[in-house]
Amino acid sequence: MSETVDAPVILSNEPGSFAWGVLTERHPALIQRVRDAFPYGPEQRRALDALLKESTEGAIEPLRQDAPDHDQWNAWGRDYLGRSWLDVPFLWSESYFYRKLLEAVGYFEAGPWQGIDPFRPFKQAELRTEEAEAELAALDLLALKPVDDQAQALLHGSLWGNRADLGFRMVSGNNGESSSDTPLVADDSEVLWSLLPAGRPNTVCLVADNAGRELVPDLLLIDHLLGHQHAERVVLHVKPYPYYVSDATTSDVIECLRHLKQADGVAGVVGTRLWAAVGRGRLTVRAHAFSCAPLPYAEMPDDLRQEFADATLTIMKGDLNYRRLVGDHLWPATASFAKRTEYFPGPVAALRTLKSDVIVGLDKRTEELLVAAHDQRWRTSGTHALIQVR
Ligand SMILES: O=P(O)(O)OC[C@H]1O[C@](O)(CO)[C@@H](O)[C@@H]1O
Repeated sequence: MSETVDAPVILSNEPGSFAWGVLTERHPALIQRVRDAFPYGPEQRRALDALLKESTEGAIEPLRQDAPDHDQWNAWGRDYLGRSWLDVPFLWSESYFYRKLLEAVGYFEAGPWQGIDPFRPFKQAELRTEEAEAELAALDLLALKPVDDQAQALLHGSLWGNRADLGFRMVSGNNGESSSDTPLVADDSEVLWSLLPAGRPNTVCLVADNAGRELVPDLLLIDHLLGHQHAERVVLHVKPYPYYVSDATTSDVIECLRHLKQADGVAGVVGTRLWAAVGRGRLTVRAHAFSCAPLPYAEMPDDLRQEFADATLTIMKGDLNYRRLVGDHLWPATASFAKRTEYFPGPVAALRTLKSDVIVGLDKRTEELLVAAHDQRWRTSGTHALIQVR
């Protein structure tokens, strides 16, 4: 098969597949968890039960007629509404599930539950674990190391922070602990640093993924980029509304900044510095609607394309961004990352732990070793990670 010709789109209708497990096991478990985390009234509880039934046994139904994005989702779902959730592209169904979950809990509806993030309790708990505290305390020692070592440690902190993903951990039994001693399956970190020479007026777009234990190390990396003149300006892209369980929103950024600012030692200094950087416009938070679209980045709107084109480097964090960056298809693992991302309007880096079937850019030998050692589990277990740059 030629690498770019017709690699199958990932669906969820193959029992035992990763995507099938997400729809049939993770989503029901998530509905239950959200139901237990809030004192929802009968209306929300009924809606959550209905979503459970619809997404496991029924056909895909449109959003409520009065939903602000009803028409938008109807257009995106033109070919999918009325079909089984399992038979439509996995990227679309997973994204729509999160949108429908917000509908069930009244997130967009005028009323008492409007704007209440159903994932907030889980995100908050993340920030206050012993491991999270230890990670912050470790900054005091890191500050004594040579600057290059700091840079590489912070890059890896941000990369492995992606493992701390609540949706992923809920069913996989993965405890989110770092596997940072596992070699990366692809490591273009040298290229990444070469694209950000110090002292130039570089703009970095960092497209965030999860809040809490991923966003904190992302912010630490941003502070390093700003402080050591690798970037004059950083634009932090977050989701405009709660998504994929723990994805970061503007509220989560504020919460993490506050958390850092209140910490002892170097972490507190970094928090104060970042807070000031926001005030001076060196760090900007952006919540573009496309960030929650069920579409690959190849279909991004013109304004976003222009932003990425203007950036010196765009850093895409996490598994979902990776799927959207290279396309949610079963590519051969050796398909070219450069080719898959050639549409992207500027230099782009992916920092991702492997949590779904999509992967490109490996050399043959690496793939063979991974398959020999782990069968196909390396693709989805979150134990492996990559840094790829084009
Ligand atoms: O938080 P991340 O790294 O984007 O991971 C999201 C991944 O988790 C899953 O939602 C599974 O829980 C995948 O389908 C998805 O790609």
